[in-house]
Amino acid sequence: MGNCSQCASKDKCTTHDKENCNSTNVNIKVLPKYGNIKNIIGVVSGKGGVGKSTITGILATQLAKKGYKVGVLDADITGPSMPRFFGINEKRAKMMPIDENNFMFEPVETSAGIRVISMNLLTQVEDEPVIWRGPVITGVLNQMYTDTNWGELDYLLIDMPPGTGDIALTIMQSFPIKELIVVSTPQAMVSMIVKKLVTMAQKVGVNVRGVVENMAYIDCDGCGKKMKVFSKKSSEECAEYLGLPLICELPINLDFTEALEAGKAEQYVLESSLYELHFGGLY
Ligand SMILES: Nc1ncnc2c1ncn2[C@@H]1O[C@H](COP(=O)(O)OP(=O)(O)OP(=O)(O)O)[C@@H](O)[C@H]1O
Repeated sequence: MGNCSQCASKDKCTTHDKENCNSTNVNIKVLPKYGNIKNIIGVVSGKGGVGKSTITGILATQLAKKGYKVGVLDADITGPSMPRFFGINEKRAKMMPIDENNFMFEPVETSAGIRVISMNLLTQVEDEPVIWRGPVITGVLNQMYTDTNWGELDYLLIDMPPGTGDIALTIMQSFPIKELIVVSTPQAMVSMIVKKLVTMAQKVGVNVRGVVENMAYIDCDGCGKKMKVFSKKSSEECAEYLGLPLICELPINLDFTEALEAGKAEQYVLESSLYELHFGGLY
């Protein structure tokens, strides 16, 4: 018999399931209760501020543009930013009663039909802080994953918080992740920290697709030349150090930043050929 009190699937299991379960086995994968998800992709880094949320939003929008049914789980419980990307930060996810004791989260749908759940869609106001210790945060994340009405999804993208702590470990060990997309910037110090995450994924047996080197350069307005920003290291060198295929390198794009600040990042990505070029063939 497993350790049911710790298991996110405990309410779904029959007595027979419970008697035959060994939930201390880290390979047991938890499935959402409401809906059916074909592929779960984690967007990770290890380092903060390199563009995980940005790449999650871009990838989700590209997939929706191709006609896939897409969801986004904002797993950054204490620093959620996905609602801003999709311009839905003024909206709130609803809690729908199922019976006297249970409810499910109804995610907020974006203009492109992406179903998003985030701590910032559950708090009363966007800038209300979450002041919880690790185990509570992990429990809430599990609930946001299992108790959301995802419906039928081709892809669920998970925007992971930085670091190799509790949340990253829970997601890698308990969720049926198809693969991880690693986000980094071409800087030796960033690559060193990102490598810890890559090694962690390899240790727990999660497949890593490759690395997106974000903010790798800026296009010169005058001559159109690619100008390096943070270091002279190439994206290829950084990917080689991480031991990962280079998915693409992305420029610092001030038009994107402007669109994001206006709550129109999704629209910008839908209309942009840049992101289609880089991510269109990934799935
Ligand atoms: N390619 C880009 N061009 C312009 N701005 C970018 C680009 N990528 C990311 N940014 C900006 O950099 C900031 C940090 O990006 P983002 O929030 O995606 O990083 P993160 O890794 O998710 O951060 P955190 O670790 O806090 O979750 C944001 O303001 C975002 O708009």
